[in-house]
Amino acid sequence: MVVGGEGDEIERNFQAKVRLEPRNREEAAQRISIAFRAPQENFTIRDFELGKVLGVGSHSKVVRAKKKGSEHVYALKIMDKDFIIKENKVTCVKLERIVLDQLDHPGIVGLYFTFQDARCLYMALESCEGGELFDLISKRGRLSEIEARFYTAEVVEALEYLHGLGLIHCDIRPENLLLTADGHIKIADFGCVRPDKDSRITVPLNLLSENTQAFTGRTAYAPPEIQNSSPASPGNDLWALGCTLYHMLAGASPFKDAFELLVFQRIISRGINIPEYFSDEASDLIDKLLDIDPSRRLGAGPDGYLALKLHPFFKGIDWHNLRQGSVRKLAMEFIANKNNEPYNSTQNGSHQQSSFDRSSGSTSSSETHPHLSSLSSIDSFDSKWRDFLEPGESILMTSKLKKFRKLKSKKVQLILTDKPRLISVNANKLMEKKIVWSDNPNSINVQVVNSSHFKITTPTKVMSFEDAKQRAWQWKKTVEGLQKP
Ligand SMILES: Nc1ncnc2c1ncn2[C@@H]1O[C@H](COP(=O)(O)OP(=O)(O)OP(=O)(O)O)[C@@H](O)[C@H]1O
Repeated sequence: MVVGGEGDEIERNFQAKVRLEPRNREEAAQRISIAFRAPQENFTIRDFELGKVLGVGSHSKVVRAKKKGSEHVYALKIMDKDFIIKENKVTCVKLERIVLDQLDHPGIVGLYFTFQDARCLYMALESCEGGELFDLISKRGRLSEIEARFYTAEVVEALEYLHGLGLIHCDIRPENLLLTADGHIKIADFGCVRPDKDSRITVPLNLLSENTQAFTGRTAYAPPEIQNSSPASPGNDLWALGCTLYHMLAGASPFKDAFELLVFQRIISRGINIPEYFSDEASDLIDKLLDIDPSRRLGAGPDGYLALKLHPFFKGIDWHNLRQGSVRKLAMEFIANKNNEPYNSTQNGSHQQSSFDRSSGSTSSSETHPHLSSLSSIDSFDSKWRDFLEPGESILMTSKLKKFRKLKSKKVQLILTDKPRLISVNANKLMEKKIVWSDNPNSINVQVVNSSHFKITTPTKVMSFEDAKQRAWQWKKTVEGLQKP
């Protein structure tokens, strides 16, 4: 844990920003009614044995963590306070905490408790051991219609619950749909959530007024109405559900183009290609979910979710026993493969613990970039890439990317470390190429073409990458964050 000087300052700064101070009587009255179910504990990170990194978001790292002295395993979402303040994410973090605390549905990731130290906020979430639906689709190319039907039905059921409470998720996409160990889907990442005006969920009024923006999810899943800044509505999630179903069946989102602006133009003009192998039922459901008019999307009309659940695509789905039903065999195989990766070995655990020590005491190079240091210190990324690191070096960010050269592309693993070093590893041959680092943005810089595409320019070459997880801006920010002013 960070103590003294810098740590105290971060803490004070954060407390000032996160205080849920009532601004008037109405807010004060409402505040009294917000008593957290998931308690704020006095734990420290040392109370946990840390396992593998389950995922990395734009402002968090999620790590498998076992509470010492118990058998309880959590997905610990770790957020660097300073980074959250800098990135203006305080409202998102507070909303996610407050909203998740009030939800209770098997299709939604549960929150057990939270705690904090001088540098980080921690949310102990129900651990979804099967990983992202996105990775399952990527690994398999695309899903069968039987699988897509099952997963879509589970998302429909969870959305019905959310919309019934007057909540709009606003970021439904395959990266935020997680698989449990037994292959069921849970919706995660409530950082973009919007309560509608009649919501039964209690949210402090000051948070709502700070959070006036409509849909804020990723462009590829954004509904056309966001161009009119329409307030969030259940139709937003139903549009994203249509895109997600398409993604499962085709292996890619329906609206793809080289530039964000062009993606959005496609969305507005509804420029979708439905592959021939989609069944009539799937094509029809996608068509009805991707209606330009949000109120006409299936599920948003007067018959609500009944109309959606009765669509012929869902023929054979037993809505009452969905979560008791058997899980697709291939998904189970995928999960079994994932679980073969070492994610809780003693070596891993002790290594990470000492990494935390390092981030709090010594002067590793990431210490000069405090917003990155505490997150980077958890470096149990896929052990395969550790072979490319020098002793004591930690991975700050890594993605599986397509690297373009002329008209060809190849798969590479791009790794950014806290040295800092940028390494591109040929994913098939496992051969590395170093990209010469410079603290001078004129010598090395990242240009974002759109959320999926970015270029790294060095004095001798320009390298073009595609990140299917749309982390182009994250790459740019992380590289720039490491370049000394
Ligand atoms: N409960 C969980 N169990 C397993 N993995 C999880 C869990 N929650 C999150 N993850 C993994 O961590 C990743 C990041 O989490 P999350 O999306 O909540 O972070 P974030 O910082 O809010 O990101 P962003 O808004 O950029 O998506 C997820 O995409 C997923 O891979």
